[in-house]
Amino acid sequence: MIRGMCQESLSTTRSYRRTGDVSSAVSSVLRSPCWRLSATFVGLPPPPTSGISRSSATDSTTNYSQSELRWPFYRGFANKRQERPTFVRDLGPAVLSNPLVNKGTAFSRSERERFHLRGLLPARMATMEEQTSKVLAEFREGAWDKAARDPDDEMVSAGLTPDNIRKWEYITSILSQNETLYYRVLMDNFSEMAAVVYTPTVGWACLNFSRMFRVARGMYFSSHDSGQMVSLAYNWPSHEVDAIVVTDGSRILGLGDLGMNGMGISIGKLALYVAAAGFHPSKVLPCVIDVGTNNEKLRKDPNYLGLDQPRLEGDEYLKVVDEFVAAVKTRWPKVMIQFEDFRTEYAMKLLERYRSDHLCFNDDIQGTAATALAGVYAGLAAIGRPYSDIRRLRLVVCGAGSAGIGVVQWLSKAMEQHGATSEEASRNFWVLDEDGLITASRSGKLESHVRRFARPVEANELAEGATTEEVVRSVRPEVLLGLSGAGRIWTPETLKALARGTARPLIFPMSNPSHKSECSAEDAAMYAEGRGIFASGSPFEDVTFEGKVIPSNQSNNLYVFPGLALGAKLCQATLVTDGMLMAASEALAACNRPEDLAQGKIYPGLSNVRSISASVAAAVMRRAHEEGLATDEEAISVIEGDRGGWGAHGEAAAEVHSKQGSLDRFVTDNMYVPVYTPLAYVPRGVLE
Ligand SMILES: NC(=O)C1=CN([C@@H]2O[C@H](COP(=O)(O)OP(=O)(O)OC[C@H]3O[C@@H](n4cnc5c(N)ncnc54)[C@H](O)[C@@H]3O)[C@@H](O)[C@H]2O)C=CC1
Ligand SMILES: CC(=O)C(=O)O
Ligand SMILES: [Mg+2]
Repeated sequence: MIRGMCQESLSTTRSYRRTGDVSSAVSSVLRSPCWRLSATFVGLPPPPTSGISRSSATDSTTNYSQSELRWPFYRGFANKRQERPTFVRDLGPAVLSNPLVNKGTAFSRSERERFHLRGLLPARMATMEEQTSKVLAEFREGAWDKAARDPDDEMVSAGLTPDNIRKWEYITSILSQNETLYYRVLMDNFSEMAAVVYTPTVGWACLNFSRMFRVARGMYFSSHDSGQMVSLAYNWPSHEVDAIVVTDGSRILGLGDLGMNGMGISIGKLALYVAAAGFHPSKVLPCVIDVGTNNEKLRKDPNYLGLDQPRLEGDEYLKVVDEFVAAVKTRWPKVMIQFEDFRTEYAMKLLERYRSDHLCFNDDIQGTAATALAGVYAGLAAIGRPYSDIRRLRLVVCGAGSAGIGVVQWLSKAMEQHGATSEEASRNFWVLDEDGLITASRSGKLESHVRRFARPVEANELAEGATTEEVVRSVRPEVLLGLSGAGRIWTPETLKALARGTARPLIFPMSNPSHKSECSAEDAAMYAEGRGIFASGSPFEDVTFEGKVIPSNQSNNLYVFPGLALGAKLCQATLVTDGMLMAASEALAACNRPEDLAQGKIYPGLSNVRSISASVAAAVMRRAHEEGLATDEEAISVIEGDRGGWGAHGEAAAEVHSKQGSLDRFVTDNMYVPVYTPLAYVPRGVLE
């Protein structure tokens, strides 16, 4: 009989999952004797069957009434009152957002299970005492404020201002209260606010994520959830999720292994999906896969909310990621997955594992590569050379991780498109890692994707391990790229040598956040005598050199991933292909106006970021259709009927609108706009 009752309750829960009718499902579960039984099983007394006031459907918690205090079980145990379960009707996020019942990270295992909270909170369960001491630290000492001024803090000591941190904290509190308002402000002030919600400040937010944890956002999968990830995915309240950004926290920006704290980057990237590309905020889902961390400092931090274990490796690790992918694809079959900040060892492996079966891409490899290529094309245009000259460029690249090698592979692909053979293209690169120039004589195993770019061992070649300065002096490259995460490794001598070798060098210190950049904008301007074209991963102010303003461009994948994902979603592409990424690069490069290029501006200004994402999205859709990968009927008919073409970026909105083709209009019409929609029907003539 008991089994029958439990099954009835289970089938009601399943029906909720199908219909989304929470209230009837929950009240049915609560009516079920099974609920009371389960309360007993976990050592809690059963709620009384009478004397409970359930006042209204909107009242999600109900304390027991006075009459119930006379219930024999509790006679004489009034001080034990708190041990009885509070009656909660809600499930999932509704429980977390109800301040009367929310316990945040202190929900127990059985509570997480029963109230569908698994996956909605970090793995580690805090005690109330731990939460209390965190609150008191903030109350008494202003712990965050102190952290924002702490000279031992890696980013603060490198110049991140307390003001940026204050802004991050404030705007994040708006996000928890009113998403429409948050996105309105962010979208309308994107170029000012991107440095706060995204790099560099988001790096600080990740470093301090556990310490600052207040309101749960997104989904937390951990290796302790193995075997149950599909059911966890069903704890997310929305039946429609268009895009997921997921990290395993193993290489957050250039800050290394931040474990579960990496969730901050998934949240930051998806804020850009909404603000920069018009994804609906209810249809994006930030995720973290917590498989432990090798960051001992974090593991020793009592505030850290991730798993206290070393990272899983090898097959054990891959099994967890496989299960995550299968779980989210089961729940949302059409979802696009963006892999973010996975360390190089697994980033490439995972991309190869999923890219031909799933709609996904790796932002650090592919998004970054597409962005760098757009910058190189625009850089060529800025110095009056055709794109096809890319095949003749000499490039020195510091960093042979997934980002660096992703960029090198992509630029060499572009060279091949412009007529170079694969071998000729490879010979245009000098790639360095922390041990200096990589040559074929490198002892130890070189991954095959790196080996392709190792310099041959020949009489006229530089020696294995040559320094950046030696390579730059000898090679006289036109382009110097940094994806090392190593900070200011380009010395004044290196930059001077670069400027001696070429008239208008392209200087791209792409590492993030700001203090990991290979050089500053000031150094680039000063030592390259104002002749360089500068583009960094994190934003720098423009620099004035000898009376001339040198623009500080930002070469960051934020220019590509929102539009790429939007295009793929709108046409319901089945995969993300190289063709689609190449279309994204070309569309981004084409967003620049000739007059801006002439001033050395090689990435379009971010104030009109949505038009950039729309251009990228439209190009991606066209290419997806050409490749037979678009499946959305409406999008296909729009693509086929399109007469093409955005106006150049930066034109007045009305002018751009009049030049829009039907595809561009389709893209913009499908973007979410953060405005208040009426929530109540008010007949005409009635006061609102
Ligand atoms: N601007 C953008 O859009 C993006 C920037 N990045 C940045 O790229 C950086 C690297 O990312 P991953 O490749 O994933 O990291 P990774 O840690 O796998 O690779 C770093 C590489 O740099 C090398 N390296 C370290 N010190 C060096 C030195 N002094 N000289 C030359 N090479 C050195 C390492 O040996 C390694 O090959 C990070 O700072 C990240 O923030 C990553 C993705 C996008
Ligand atoms: C921008 C970015 O994705 C990174 O630095 O990892
Ligand atoms: Mg990244």
